[in-house]
Amino acid sequence: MMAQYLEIKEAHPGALLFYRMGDFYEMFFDDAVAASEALDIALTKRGKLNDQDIPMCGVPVHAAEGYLLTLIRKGFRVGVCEQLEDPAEAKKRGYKAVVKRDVVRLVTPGTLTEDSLLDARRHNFLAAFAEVRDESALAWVDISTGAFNVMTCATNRLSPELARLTPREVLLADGSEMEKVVREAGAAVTDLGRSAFDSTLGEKRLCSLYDVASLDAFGSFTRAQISAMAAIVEYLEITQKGNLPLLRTPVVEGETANMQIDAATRRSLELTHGTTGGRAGSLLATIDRTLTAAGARLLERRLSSPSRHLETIMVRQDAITFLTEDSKLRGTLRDCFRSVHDVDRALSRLALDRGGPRDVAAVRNTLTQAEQVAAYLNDDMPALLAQSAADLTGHNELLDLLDQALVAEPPMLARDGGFIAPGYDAELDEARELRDEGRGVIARMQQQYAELSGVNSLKIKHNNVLGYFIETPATHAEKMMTPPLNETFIHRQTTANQVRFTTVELSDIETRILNAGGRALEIEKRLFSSLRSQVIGQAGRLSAMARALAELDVCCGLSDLARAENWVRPVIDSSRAFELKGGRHPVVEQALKKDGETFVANDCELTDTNIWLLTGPNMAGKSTFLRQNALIAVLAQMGAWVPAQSAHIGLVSQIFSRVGASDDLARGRSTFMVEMVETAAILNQADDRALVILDEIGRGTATYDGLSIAWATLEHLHDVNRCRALFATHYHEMCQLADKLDGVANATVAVREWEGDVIFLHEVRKGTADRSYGVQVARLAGLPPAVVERAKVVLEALEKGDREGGGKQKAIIDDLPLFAAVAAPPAPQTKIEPSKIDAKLKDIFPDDLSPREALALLYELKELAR
Ligand SMILES: Nc1ncnc2c1ncn2[C@@H]1O[C@H](COP(=O)(O)OP(=O)(O)OP(=O)(O)O)[C@@H](O)[C@H]1O
Repeated sequence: MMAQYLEIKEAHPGALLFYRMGDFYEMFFDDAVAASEALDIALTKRGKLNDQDIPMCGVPVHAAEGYLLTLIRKGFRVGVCEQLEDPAEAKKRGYKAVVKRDVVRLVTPGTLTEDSLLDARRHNFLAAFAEVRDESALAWVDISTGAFNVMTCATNRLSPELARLTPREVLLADGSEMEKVVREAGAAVTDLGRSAFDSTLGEKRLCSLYDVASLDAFGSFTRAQISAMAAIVEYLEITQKGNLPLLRTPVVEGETANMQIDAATRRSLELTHGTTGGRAGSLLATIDRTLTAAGARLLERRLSSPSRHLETIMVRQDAITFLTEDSKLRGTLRDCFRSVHDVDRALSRLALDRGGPRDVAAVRNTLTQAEQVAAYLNDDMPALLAQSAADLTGHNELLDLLDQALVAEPPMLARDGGFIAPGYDAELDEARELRDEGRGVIARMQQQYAELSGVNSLKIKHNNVLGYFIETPATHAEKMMTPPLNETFIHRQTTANQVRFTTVELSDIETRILNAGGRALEIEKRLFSSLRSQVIGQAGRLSAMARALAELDVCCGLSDLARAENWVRPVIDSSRAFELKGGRHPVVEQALKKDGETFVANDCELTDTNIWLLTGPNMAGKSTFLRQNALIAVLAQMGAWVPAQSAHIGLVSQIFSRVGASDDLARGRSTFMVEMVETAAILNQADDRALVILDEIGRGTATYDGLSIAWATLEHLHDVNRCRALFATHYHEMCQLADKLDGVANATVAVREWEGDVIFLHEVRKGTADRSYGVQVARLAGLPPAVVERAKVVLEALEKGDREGGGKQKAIIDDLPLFAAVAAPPAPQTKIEPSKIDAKLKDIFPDDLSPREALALLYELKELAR
């Protein structure tokens, strides 16, 4: 057995081997050491090789999926080695013959198909990057749904495309220099021999896969694109051991089809992943009202790849508008979606021969829903809805067949039987009748035997060793084994408390029942295989149906959201407009709403001036404002409505965001270095249709260095990139640039001061901020009072030094009293001087509120706050 193990292991380098032994998958040698640590299971030993103990660990087959998932998540790949024959078969070849085994499948991060190992609402992409001479391409596939895409992708575009697609695994040709880029994108790297990427061989491989003479039928592909697609097919053949999944015909995605968003921007905007890496807190989580898994996946794709095609965007908008206006239709359709199954994944499992009757039932149930949905749609509706209706219908024949063939709730596995409906197959009905009749006969026999023996507690039971047997308590043993009863009852076994018998008659019946049951199961399995082929035969059209349902689900979800959250349809055109009235940050707004607070809406106008230079206190809402405008552009171009009173956006080609500081020590980059690398990327890449948001550039270094860098960056954006941009800064000196540069306007986020505290109004207005109120915010954050007081003194001195200039700053700072002298915190103010109150209240409240009313309001607010 060890010889067999070692041979199989050698044939699958780089994979842990799950070696099937009865009810366990065992691992040996280094695999056992690595797996026991990764899975936190006991490491034992089994036998010796060359006088050395063989380390071993194992997992039970019934729980293997969970362990597999842990191993895949930890970066392992696993070869699943099964027993290919019954041990009894092997024994026939001789006492020492080893059961035949081989790897039936290599499980890798990009090739999962099991529901339990996949997130239903996210795609699981396997990608391949190919370079042929001076061109390169990226292909990607989700084998759990069959979606297959390819695009030309320059090496410097690989990182942003991987950030968009987030594949779990990327195939590279041996020696490729892209390994680092792939690892940084968080995907597993798999090196394949260069022959897997050979485009000539690849073309043949693809033609034979799709059974066509030339790939021209699907579009025109470059050599690099063919090479990347072929590598994927080759890898699937290796990992699935020839059992290829259903792959839809490849779709070429244009390089300029989507808004370009790089990895850093995606992270900072938290489009599909929140700061913690999951969905929580992301824009996706906020807008996702889809009811089907396929709808959720489509929504994620849409949000990750906002379109740059006006027509595509408008078609989606039209459908959403229509559904927004017809809430009854929307509600009806959404009710149907609740019963829609994940047909794509069911089809894929069926094609890989990992599916069961429940997958066929998923197709049937979804077809039924699709018919219903189609009945509510018609040709007078917007194109996207009318087109969906066409894809949902025309499956009557298959639906009738499945309706007749399957019971309502079939079991997961064909081998469990009982899924074919009565009346569908005469032969099966007959076998079942015989089997069931046998069971009735057994019940009657039990009664007769009890009467015959006078043992009321006599039972006829069944187990795998004895088959059917008669059982009585041991106290009746003697009676049963003496005449006349021993003429009928033949003794089989005595246990501690029971005696077991059989009879000639019982053996006969048993054979009959077993034969009939076995035959019924065989017939069911045969029928399942025929149903499976018929379903797979229509996979293309079924995928189109699933796609149409997902599309409708996304449209209904976005309409529902638009209605509930008071969003509007943005006007999108090819102008350079960027005009938002009453824009809101969808994620922050929702979070505030949960706490019963209201989000303050703000306008943004970059049509006449290209750049807004935003100054304002800390915590005022600058970052929120910056982000909300970028998010609105993303939502608008994915075809959704947007959180604003009105929006007019000229197509945005790229979005860049440099918001918030993070270091990347693992890559040897300090916070400031990361900031500069990202700023460099923006200045080098942003075109005049880009939307750039930059938050506090330069804050990671000395004040004057930072100010100079921020200054020059803004000038570059204005003169060279000529893009639309929002630029937030605490360098108030930069506000002068608005006078010098035509395309720059100053804006600020308003706050009010109240007794030394700041009140955040979150209102963005034209103009400049006079100060940053950093010290007040620090106080709010709970800095020790001594530090706050000291900071105030230092700030005053610095400002005085600035004002008086001429090298006086140093002298002023030298004059500062020592920390200890000012550090004692002042006694807390218990009383406000009455004369000051009027003036302050006037400052905060509108003129038509009397001081008395205002004061009452304040007290009320204080109570509320308490
Ligand atoms: N328009 C708004 N309406 C209501 N609350 C808001 C609004 N904008 C921001 N806030 C709240 O204010 C908090 C601070 O906002 P934000 O981080 O955008 O401030 P900032 O000006 O960028 O601060 P800093 O300069 O310190 O980074 C947010 O967490 C949010 O809860």
